[in-house]
Amino acid sequence: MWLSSLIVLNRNIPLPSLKKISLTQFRNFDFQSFQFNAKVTGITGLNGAGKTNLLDAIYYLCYTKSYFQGREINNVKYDTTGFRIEGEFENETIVCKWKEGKKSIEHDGIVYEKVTEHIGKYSSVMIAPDDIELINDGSELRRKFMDGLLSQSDSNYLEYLLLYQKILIQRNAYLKQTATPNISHDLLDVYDEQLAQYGSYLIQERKRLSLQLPHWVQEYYGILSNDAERVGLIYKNNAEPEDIKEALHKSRRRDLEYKRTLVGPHTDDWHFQIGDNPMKAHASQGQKKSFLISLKLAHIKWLELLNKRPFLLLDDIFEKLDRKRLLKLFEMLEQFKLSQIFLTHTSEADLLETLQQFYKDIQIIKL
Ligand SMILES: Nc1ncnc2c1ncn2[C@@H]1O[C@H](COP(=O)(O)OP(=O)(O)OP(=O)(O)O)[C@@H](O)[C@H]1O
Repeated sequence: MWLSSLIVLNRNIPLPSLKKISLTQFRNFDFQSFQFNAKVTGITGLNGAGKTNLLDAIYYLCYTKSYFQGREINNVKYDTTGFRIEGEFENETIVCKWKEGKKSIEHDGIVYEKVTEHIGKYSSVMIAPDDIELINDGSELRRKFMDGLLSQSDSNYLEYLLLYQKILIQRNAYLKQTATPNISHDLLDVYDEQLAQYGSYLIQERKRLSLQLPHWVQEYYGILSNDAERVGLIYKNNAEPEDIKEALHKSRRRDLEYKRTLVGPHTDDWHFQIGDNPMKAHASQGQKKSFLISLKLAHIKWLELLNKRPFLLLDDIFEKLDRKRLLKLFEMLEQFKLSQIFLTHTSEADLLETLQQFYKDIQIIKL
């Protein structure tokens, strides 16, 4: 389903709220519960106190995965074998458990058959220092980010993405394990047919996203940086939706040589630019940070058009932005409908001084 059909202009949808979170053996927490009773929650404490971990636990409840850790075992408190995160929302309780390689997600005591059933129910947007990797690292992170946006708006997209990835793994394993003279081209044809079927949808939806997202990013970047410069976000696909099968066919000789699938949406990239140059090499640290914040605000906008009210998770934002941009950011946040805002800072006084300019309903949690 595409966005335009999802823009149901219902401005009165209730804001989901997280009332309480209980963490068991999650990172540095043994067992700890936190009650939330305000629109804005400031989480304060010394370096290493667990502020980011608490934010990440909220993110986990929304997406059943950590924002920071790709490997679940890294979420488990040292010397233990599993963790549990329980979130009490307005009308329901979600429990995420992981133990010795097995993950389960419960909704009001009933385990979801598929974890994907939960995705899309609650949304959150994290803004964290690690986001810089989106610019500086390879294409995979950028693809993941954009795929995340599309998966939140369209359950077909998530389903096709997972199917595409499954077939791709099978095709690559077959290429790797089979000596070229023994390769069955009929079997590769079957894989290619499936990759083309799912892949064409992925490319088509990415293209649509690429028509909308850059405008928002430019708009927010302009406000944050006083229209300092132009930024760009360009989708680079290496095959057109209708041409994937042909592209795979053309690439088959090279695929056999390199023993992996070299074309298809899994190799696409999103180029981030400042002026006409790649952002990675040409933007200053401050410009990169402003761009990333603009990208995250565009994410919130995207969710808003889908009638979703995300939780905004701001990690270390006070340390990373100068005061002028920080105030601009809070000013800009006023235009979005957010469920709750959680932010971390080492200094409670500093946090309150800024927040009180914008919000009345503030809670502080000291770690
Ligand atoms: N799996 C784990 N088991 C136990 N402790 C962990 C685990 N993973 C991380 N930690 C600990 O969690 C702490 C880091 O927590 P976190 O990053 O949330 O701190 P923070 O309060 O955000 O710090 P800062 O102000 O420096 O950003 C570190 O002390 C780290 O050693």
